[in-house]
Amino acid sequence: KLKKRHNNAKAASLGCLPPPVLRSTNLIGNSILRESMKATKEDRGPQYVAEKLDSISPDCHTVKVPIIDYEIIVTRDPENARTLFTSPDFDISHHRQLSWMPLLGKGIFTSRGDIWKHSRALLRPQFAREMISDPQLEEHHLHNLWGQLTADATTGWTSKVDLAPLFFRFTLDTATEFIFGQSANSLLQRDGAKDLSRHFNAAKVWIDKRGALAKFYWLMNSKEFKEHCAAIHKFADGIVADRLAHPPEKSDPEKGAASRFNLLNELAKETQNPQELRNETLHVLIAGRDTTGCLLGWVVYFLARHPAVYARLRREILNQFGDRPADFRSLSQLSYLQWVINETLRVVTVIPLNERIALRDTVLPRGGGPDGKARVFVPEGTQVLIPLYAMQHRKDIWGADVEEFRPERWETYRAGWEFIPFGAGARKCLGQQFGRQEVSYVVSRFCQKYDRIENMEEGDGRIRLHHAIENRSGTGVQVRLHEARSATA
Ligand code: HEM
Repeated sequence: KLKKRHNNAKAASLGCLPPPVLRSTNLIGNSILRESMKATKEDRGPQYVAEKLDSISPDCHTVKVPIIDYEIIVTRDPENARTLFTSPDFDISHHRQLSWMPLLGKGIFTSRGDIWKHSRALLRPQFAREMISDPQLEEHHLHNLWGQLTADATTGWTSKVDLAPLFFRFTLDTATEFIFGQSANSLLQRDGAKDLSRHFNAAKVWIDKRGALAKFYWLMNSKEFKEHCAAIHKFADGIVADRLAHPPEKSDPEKGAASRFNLLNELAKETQNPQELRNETLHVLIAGRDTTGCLLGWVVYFLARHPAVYARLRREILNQFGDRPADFRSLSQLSYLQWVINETLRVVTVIPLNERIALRDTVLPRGGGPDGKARVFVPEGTQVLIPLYAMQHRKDIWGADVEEFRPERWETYRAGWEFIPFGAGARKCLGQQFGRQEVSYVVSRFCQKYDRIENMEEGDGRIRLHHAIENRSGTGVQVRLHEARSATA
């Protein structure tokens, strides 16, 4: 009670007004938490948050949500997002740290303050290098993927295929090669590699549930979760130990991978601590693999549903590159391809929810009072959720056609803080360029190889946003592909 009085007085002295409150309807005060978990289970978690805010008013963008004995703030206001990602008063919450810790240990994703700075300084230079731009790496694994898609010799059509799991295997293979210098080669279906994928998927389900329960994260612990984490650690520890025992200059030059850039080699020049090497490499693997695989899947998901978009994209790619593999720089300058990627990121939000916590008593610039224009007081320790999906589906910002997939909107749209799919500020995604390059390259190669992608999904056609930290398609990416024989060798 004393704390409440103190907060009210401080809020008033700072010119703050309270935002609307979204209250649970049951006695314990957890009905909203339960509803949101149910919506997540039904693959409509991000939409639920947008609908809940709309239920107060379409003009309401910031709310306070009491849950049992604590309160969070939820905001889809770009001005608040700017403050959350740039003010030193906010950083990632301990909920995120504690949820991830058993799998990842201390590293860039789970740390704050000086430990985070150290990790960021270690990793950041690696992502600035030209060396990460290696189409050879993509091409090799792309051929493994295509090896699974045989087309009928007379009709040119492949059979119906779900590309989603193939794309996740593809990005596991490219990411492990980029990070460790040796690929999991899961597309070649070695048993061990298949296991790694399985352990990752299962461990993330546990982490996600721990994150959703916030301060009650510890309820989600089990022998099974620990076993998945142990299997992943074993994989990374084996490679790290091998690398420390055989530094690159002493390794066999005949082994091609040893001479190519890989993150572990570079990090091992800075630190020989096996624990640190395991943690940082696993952090990058987790941050980069599923996000990119998921984005790739969604891009093809929309291309299959929008033949005119695919036809235009294909025309532009063939005009510029013919059937030659494109270079990354040219792809990043191909406007229509980048619009398609932006529009995909906008409509489905690969990372649908970000968060921060107030490190001290502070304020958000908007959301308070009857018109939502006043500042909002945020007491120290309050978690603030930023539902990117809800922000990217605001009609007042994006227009009446906000629900439509329309890459052409990017011709004139200049996005600001309402479009931050890779985060922003000091903790902005390190792999944005890498992820976009990988997706651009694979999509361009698909355009060269296939002249049609047909949507083969049955059912009601509803977009199902399946939450696995990132937002993957709950119905997969079910298509068939038609080979363009004349355009490709
Ligand atoms: C489509 C692909 C991707 C999306 C949508 C994405 C999204 C994000 C977002 C939203 C954040 C910020 C989290 C926060 O604000 O707390 C982030 C951070 C990060 N991302 Fe990505 N990412 C993608 C691909 C990648 C790739 C390919 C890599 C590495 C190879 C990567 C490495 C990282 C790292 C290391 C961080 C942590 C930065 C820090 O906390 O300082 N990401 N990413």
